[in-house]
Amino acid sequence: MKPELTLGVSLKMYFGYQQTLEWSRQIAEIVSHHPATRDGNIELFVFPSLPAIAGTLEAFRDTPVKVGAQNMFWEDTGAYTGEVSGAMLHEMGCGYVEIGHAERRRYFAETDRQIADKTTAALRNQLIPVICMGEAERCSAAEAIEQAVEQAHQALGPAEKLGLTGDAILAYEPQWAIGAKEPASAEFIGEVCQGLAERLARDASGARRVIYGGSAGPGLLSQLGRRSGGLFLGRFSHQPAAYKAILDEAFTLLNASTKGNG
Ligand SMILES: O=C[C@H](O)COP(=O)(O)O
Repeated sequence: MKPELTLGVSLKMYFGYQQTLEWSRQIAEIVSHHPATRDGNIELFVFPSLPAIAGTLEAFRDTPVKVGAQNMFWEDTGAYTGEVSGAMLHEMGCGYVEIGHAERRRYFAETDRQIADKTTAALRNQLIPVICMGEAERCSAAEAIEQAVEQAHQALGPAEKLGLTGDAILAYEPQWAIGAKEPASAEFIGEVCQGLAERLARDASGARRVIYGGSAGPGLLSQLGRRSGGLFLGRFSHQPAAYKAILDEAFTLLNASTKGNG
């Protein structure tokens, strides 16, 4: 059964090693006692820096929080100095991996082809790819949907041709909203996330969870309601109290929809 709501966090390169472990322990404590996680219909994942993955896996053991990497290589083994394979991430216990973040495109010149190859490698290694996409400049919601649909097809197309149709999450992150003071408006996010999910459900990519990232923090989920599949959090999850506030909103949202369905 697919989760109803997804909350992911990328710590990017903000935290040190001990800081990452301390944050993870605090979040594990919050999550373990939070009613939002009781029924298992919320999906939670965290992407720390690579050297902290083992410790983060340990911190979240016995919690519903899954751990993954912020990047991976497209081959499974070989002479690729400095890279990490999906095979090793899977072997360690990772369940997810982030692919194609805008910062990787900008600073490391990642291309659509490389992102597609990484997506294929993630699926080949039983990892759920969290594929990042989004327009560089502000545009209309319709244009943003078109660009994101194209990026989704570019990323997932080669894997689908190989029959790798495993689970995948699309993180819609307009580049102009990443690292900004505030997220895109809830109206805009809602329109793009819904539009993207509907378009992908109609074509070969199948139904995909579409979550929003870009200066997301407390308050946004309540504004969005069910128009997005959840959030991909960055800076505004660094304070454990903020993470808890977002989980509180998730609980309210999940509860409201349960009542609505009942
Ligand atoms: O990976 C997360 C997104 O890029 C958002 O980061 P941010 O909320 O710090 O802008």
